[in-house]
Amino acid sequence: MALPDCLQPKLFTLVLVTDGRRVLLGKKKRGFGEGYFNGFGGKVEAGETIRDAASRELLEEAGIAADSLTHRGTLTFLFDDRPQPWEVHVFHSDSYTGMPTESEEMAPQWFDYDSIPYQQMWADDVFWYPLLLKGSACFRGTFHFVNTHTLVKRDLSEVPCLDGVDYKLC
Ligand SMILES: Nc1ncnc2c1[nH]c(=O)n2[C@H]1C[C@H](O)[C@@H](COP(=O)(O)OP(=O)(O)OP(=O)(O)O)O1
Repeated sequence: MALPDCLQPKLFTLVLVTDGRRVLLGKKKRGFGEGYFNGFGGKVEAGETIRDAASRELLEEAGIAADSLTHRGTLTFLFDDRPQPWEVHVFHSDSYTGMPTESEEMAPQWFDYDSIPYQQMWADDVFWYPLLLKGSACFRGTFHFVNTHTLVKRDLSEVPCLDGVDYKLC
């Protein structure tokens, strides 16, 4: 696929909720990534901030409200079979209100940190989840996929945290 000189990324959010020894994931029931376990998130809509989008998706997909969301990472996904890069903003919450509940899109399930089902997840997750779960470090990564699902190149590093990340899409 011929790429234009300049590409505008599509913005997404992803929220990982933990309780100190477990992480809450959801099995995606439909759409992109169907069948994979993942955190909760989705597209940022026009007029909302990235953080608001993360809160909205967590409520819509898992039925819970994060008491606080900490921005922990920015992941860029490049595909040979999709025209736009995807920029995914990863948030962490260790406190929430409500009861995780199955939605039309996701079936929530808790996993111990040492039993995360990486074989049933996106291929990049095994590289950056440990950075998120081990403490408070922030990270930035770029992952190249072919045929949507096969990871062929990656670049991941710890970076200073961007406390203020909260811009809106026009
Ligand atoms: N490679 C990889 N690793 C980890 N997480 C992800 C990926 N690719 C991804 O797309 N994701 C995450 C980013 C988002 O949280 C979801 C995808 O969002 P999607 O469900 O398509 O967006 P929604 O806005 O909820 O979609 P609809 O409601 O319109 O179906 O996966």
